[in-house]
Parts: sequence; structure tokens; C-alpha cells
Amino acid sequence: MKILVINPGSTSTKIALYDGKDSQLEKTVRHNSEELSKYDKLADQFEYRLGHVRDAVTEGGWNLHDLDAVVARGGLLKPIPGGTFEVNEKMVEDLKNARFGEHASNLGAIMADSLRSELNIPAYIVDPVAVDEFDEVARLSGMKELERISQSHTLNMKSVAREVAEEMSKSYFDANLIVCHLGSGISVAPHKKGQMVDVNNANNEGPFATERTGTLPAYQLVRLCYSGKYSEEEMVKKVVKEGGIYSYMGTKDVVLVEEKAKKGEERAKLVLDAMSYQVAKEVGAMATVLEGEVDAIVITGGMANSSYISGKIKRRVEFLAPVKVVPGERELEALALGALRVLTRKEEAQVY
Ligand SMILES: Nc1ncnc2c1ncn2[C@@H]1O[C@H](COP(=O)(O)OP(=O)(O)O)[C@@H](O)[C@H]1O
Ligand SMILES: CCCC(=O)OP(=O)(O)O
Repeated sequence: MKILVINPGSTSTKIALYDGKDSQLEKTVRHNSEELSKYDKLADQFEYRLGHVRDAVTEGGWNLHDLDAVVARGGLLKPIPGGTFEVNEKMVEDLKNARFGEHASNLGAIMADSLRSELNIPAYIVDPVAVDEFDEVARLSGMKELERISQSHTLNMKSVAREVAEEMSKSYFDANLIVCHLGSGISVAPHKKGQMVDVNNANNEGPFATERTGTLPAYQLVRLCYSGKYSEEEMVKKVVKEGGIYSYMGTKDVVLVEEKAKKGEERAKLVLDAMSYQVAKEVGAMATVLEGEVDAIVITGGMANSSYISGKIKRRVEFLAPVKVVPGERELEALALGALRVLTRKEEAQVY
């Protein structure tokens, strides 16, 4: 079974070719801010990113017409349970219209859909960022008009959580874990016996991240929105694409910021320390969700490659439970296996 895997992230497009469970090629195309800023809307990046996907297939020595299926990271959809979903018209329409918000992962199902109709093969998404397994008590924000929304790095968090639980000789469904995914956005989620019962919305709540502000002081934010200085679109951009490390340092390259901190640049060090501090505080909050019964705290995602950042978080939270660092992500494998489960009829694809 030849499966093409596409994972569009905020700063990269990751592509893989799987033959059954075996990875034949994994490729990460990094997109710098200048490159992506050429495109007004996310949807305008479609041809550019799909071009990289086509190139990767050729690079892997495969022909598009040999593919049995295509699977992609799902985007901001209506709240849905975890698992594998068939890409369908309604899903693509919601993503094209950014009905539930704009995020790079929206392009996943859109690209998969285009290849599906070109090649006449099935297309799937797995554990999209819209997975919602919240306890009812987690939904209230404190303002009746604003319900909290579950948007997070579900795919990688669940995949890494399964791996860590196995290492501890437990099933994911018997373990209580707090998983922190540190990427362009940050998710900190309590996984209670296989259910993500809460999580900060990685787009606009919780710790600040590479390009996201996270939670902001509400009153000051309202004043800034009505100051006349910024349009609605500009404010959204400031929160989602130009916040966090980028707002303080003018770059989304965390390796560069860390180099500056190591060379003694005080601001760089303060920014990394503050982000790590906020992640640790969120872990503390999520430990209360699990009523203190935490088997392990997991630190994963691109920024988990930094021993400086994971070390700073670990120092503050290791009194709660053992800390496991799993740098990078397992998203490509998780996508391929999710598609394979459906193709081999071990699981039925859900309908959006
Ligand atoms: N070795 C590293 N040290 C510190 N940060 C890193 C390292 N490698 C990648 N990153 C950072 O990780 C982030 C990307 O994480 P990733 O999980 O790939 O996110 P996304 O899919 O959201 O783009 C970027 O901010 C990048 O600068
Ligand atoms: C919207 C939740 C997922 C997310 O923030 O992903 P990135 O870090 O890849 O932007």
C-alpha cells in the first residue's frame, strides 16, 4: 500500500512516502517568514506547497499514479472526536472558507482533496487540530458569549503519549499524562486515560510560543483593539502570527534566539525563560485537572530539541511527576498508520 503523507505546519511542509508501515522518504521543507509573507491568504499558498509535495514524490522515486491513498494533517474544523476521517466536500468547503479559523494545517485536506480527484484515490485526515474531548467543566471561559474551543497539536500529542505510556508498560487508556507540544504554537494537555479532557487553545490561549501571544491581559487587549491603531485583521495577525518570540525578537527561528541568549544577549534569555516559565505554569494548572495523579509529563515538538528550554521547564515541574523529553514529532508516522488502519479495514473512516 503506497501512501503519500502531507503535514503542512506554520513554518514547514513535511512530506513522507510510506509503503505499508515502512517509511521510504521523509522530507521537511522549511518556509521562512519572508517566503510565506508573499501570500496574502493562507489558501494562496496551495500551489506553492503542493509543488513541494509533487517534488518530494519524484525525489522518492515514486510516481503519483502509483499511490493507493493520500493522508494529511487535518485543520481547524468543527469540534470532532479523534480518529481517521475521509476527506469530503463539506470538510474542504469549511477549510477553504476558514469557517473555524485559519491555520496552515487547513491546507492538508485541501491538498489531499486535489490529489484525490486528480488520481482517483481515497484521501484522509487523522486526529486533526480540531479534536475535542473536553470535560464539560473545561468549556466555560468566564464570559457566556465565549465558549473555550479545543484546538491543539492532537496528532503528535496522542502519538507521543501512546509511545511514552508503552515505555511505562501502560496502555494510553490507563495512563494520566500531561503533554506539552512546543511548536509554532504551544499545547499543554492533560490526557486522562486516553482522553484530552482540557488543553489551552494553541492558537490563542496559554503560554506564548514562537509566533503566538497565548493568553493576554483581557482589559488591555480590548483597549488596544479599540485604539484605532489596528484593523481586526491586523490584531488577529498580531495574536496568531506575530506574537510570542517573534513579537519580542523579530524572528521565529528559536535556534537563533538561543544562540543569542548563549552569547549573553539579556533580552533573548529573558524571552526564552519567560516562555519556559509560562509552559511550566500551565503544566501546574493541568496537574490540578488530573487531581495530582500524573504518571508523567511529556515535552515534545520542535522546541523540545532545545535542551535549554526543556531543561528550564523540567526544573519547575519535575516535583509533580517524571519528565520525558521526546524532541520533534511523530506526526508523519501517525498519519500513515491512521490511513493504513482504514485501508486494511482495521478501523472504519469517520464521516465529517
Ligand atoms: N534544535 C532546535 N532548538 C530550538 N528550537 C527549535 C529547534 N528545531 C526547531 N525548533 C523550533 O521549533 C519550532 C517548530 O516546531 P514544529 O513542532 O516543527 O512546529 P510547526 O509544525 O508548528 O512549524 C520553530 O519555532 C523552530 O524554530
Ligand atoms: C491550532 C493548533 C495547532 C498548532 O498551533 O500548530 P502549529 O504549531 O504547527 O502552528
